[in-house]
Amino acid sequence: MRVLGIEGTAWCASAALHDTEADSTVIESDPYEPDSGGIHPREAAEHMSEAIPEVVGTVLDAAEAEYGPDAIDAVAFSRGPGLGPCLRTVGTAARSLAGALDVPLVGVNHMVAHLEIGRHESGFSNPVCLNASGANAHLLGYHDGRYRVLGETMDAGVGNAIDKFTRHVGWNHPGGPKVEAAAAEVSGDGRGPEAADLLELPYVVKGMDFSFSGISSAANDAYDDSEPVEEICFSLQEHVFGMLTEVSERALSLTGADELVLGGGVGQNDRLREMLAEMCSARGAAFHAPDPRYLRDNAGMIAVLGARMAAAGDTLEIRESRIDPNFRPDQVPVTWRDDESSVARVGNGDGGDHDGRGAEAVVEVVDADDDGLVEGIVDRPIVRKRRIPKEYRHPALDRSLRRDRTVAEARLTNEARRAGVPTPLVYDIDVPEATLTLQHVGDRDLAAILHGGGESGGSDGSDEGRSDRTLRAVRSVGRHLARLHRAGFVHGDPTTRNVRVGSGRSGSEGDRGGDPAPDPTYLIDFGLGYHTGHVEDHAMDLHVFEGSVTATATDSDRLVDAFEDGYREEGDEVVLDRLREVRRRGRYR
Ligand SMILES: C[C@@H](O)[C@H](NC(=O)OP(=O)(O)OC[C@H]1O[C@@H](n2cnc3c(N)ncnc32)[C@H](O)[C@@H]1O)C(=O)O
Ligand SMILES: [Fe+2]
Repeated sequence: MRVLGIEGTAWCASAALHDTEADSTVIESDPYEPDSGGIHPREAAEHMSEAIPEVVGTVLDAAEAEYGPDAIDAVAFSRGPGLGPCLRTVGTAARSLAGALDVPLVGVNHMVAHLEIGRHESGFSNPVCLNASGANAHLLGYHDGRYRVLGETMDAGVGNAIDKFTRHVGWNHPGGPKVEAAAAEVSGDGRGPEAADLLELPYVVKGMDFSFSGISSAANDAYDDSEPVEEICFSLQEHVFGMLTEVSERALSLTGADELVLGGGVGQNDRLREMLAEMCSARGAAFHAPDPRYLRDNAGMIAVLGARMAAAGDTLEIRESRIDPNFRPDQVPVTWRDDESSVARVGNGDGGDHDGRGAEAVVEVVDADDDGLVEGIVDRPIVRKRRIPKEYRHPALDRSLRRDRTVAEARLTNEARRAGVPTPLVYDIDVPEATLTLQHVGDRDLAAILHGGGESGGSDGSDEGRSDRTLRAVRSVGRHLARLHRAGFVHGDPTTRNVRVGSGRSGSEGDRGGDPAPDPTYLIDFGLGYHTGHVEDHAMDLHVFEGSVTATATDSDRLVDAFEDGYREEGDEVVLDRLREVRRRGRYR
């Protein structure tokens, strides 16, 4: 099959021909380059109306010269997300071409195309995908017929966050390559990125979500304070890409996936690719970054996904082919994959058992008798948790993150217990080694139960009994978070991996906080927690938990309802209202 693809969501007018038999793709692009500053929507739209017919004409003429009048079997176009006026030009061109050639029309989601091109090139079956593009930044994984958003920016896209700084400095679009070149002047002197000085900038991750608004403003302020621009660029990259790499690792850990693909224009940055490659190799995961011509906006990725969709019969009638400037990747029914598969792996080793390697720490279960420290005081296994250095991160940033999180975890774990939330006891803290010695609680984590593995204990083995117990466990997590919030702090990373579940058998260890539920649930890993009274921060805690459930569990609606019911029992309804607002917020700006 030969598919003509058309792209033009914001700055790049592009057409491509993808031939599935030869697996070859020809791309013709004409970028819009503003004389100064960022993308001006009106100028971008004018560029599209001139450049789209030209690039399409070039590709079509070449195709017909080679294959004759029946060269094209389908026309695929970027339906969104993007700038409305640009998308309309693309949509009109695609509709009229499909009509004139009398071939099917395929409407492609630009963000799904950014990730599918990496999957296509790498041959990975079920990767986590990091989309690092101009107007977006998110982690996606396939589950139950859709690409689920595992984590995403809470405000600006990653490219836009960088471009906001370059506009302030007076550099024109695209800013990313200019920041990369300036940063290389600091790090590219043979000492490597690790050796250069780092300016302290905001580093904001919440579970697998993250925020860039603070860092763009802080970089602008540093420039106004006459800090050298090369140093700001270097520090901006270290922080922003460090955040993206950290959340990617957390997504691999949560799902148990061992493949990562990169997508989007910012993926052309060598430092980002280096960090992701290093992180993946340290955890034994495979990493693929597509060729740069497929990372930046291009019609090749639209044609490649368009061909898969066309082959699956996923085509559009003209009357239903509207563009959608806010088209989210998780709205797309995925028709071109076998939907049995999932990014969430069952029985992935560190799920059912506490022993193993999480996203940021190595956790070891030790027999208390073998440990000089607590011998004679506790007779149950204890947990030794060490936040290991991350080679991909700048050493100064790495040290402060490991230290701060270790201290926060010890403190908030105790505060949570005082607020009536079951947590492990903290036996010891070694700050220089970023190591905690903790009580061992529960026999598996909630993720393992939701993924379908590791359910054991209890007398009722029927499916109904199992799901009731799971719903009760999820509901109790809602109550726990409400108690934390009433006590004035957030967990910061309440994913299903950070909830331990006990067997409910008599004699099971731990403080049940007065909760008579048969399966006690414990919150662990408070390293990303902090004190806050803001409704928005409380709502984000709920959003993180729900994200980890919907991305990996089947029948997630019932679980989410149970969780919110639990929160309602002890928490503030205002937080639940804000949660709905957080969910609704569009990311394209
Ligand atoms: C909706 C669609 O219009 C949008 N596309 C988009 O923003 O273009 P894309 O090609 O995926 O990414 C462009 C961004 O990629 C950045 N960029 C390009 N080369 C870079 C580099 N070497 N380092 C860092 N950023 C880079 C640019 O500064 C710009 O912000 C999107 O995918 O979000
Ligand atoms: Fe893009």
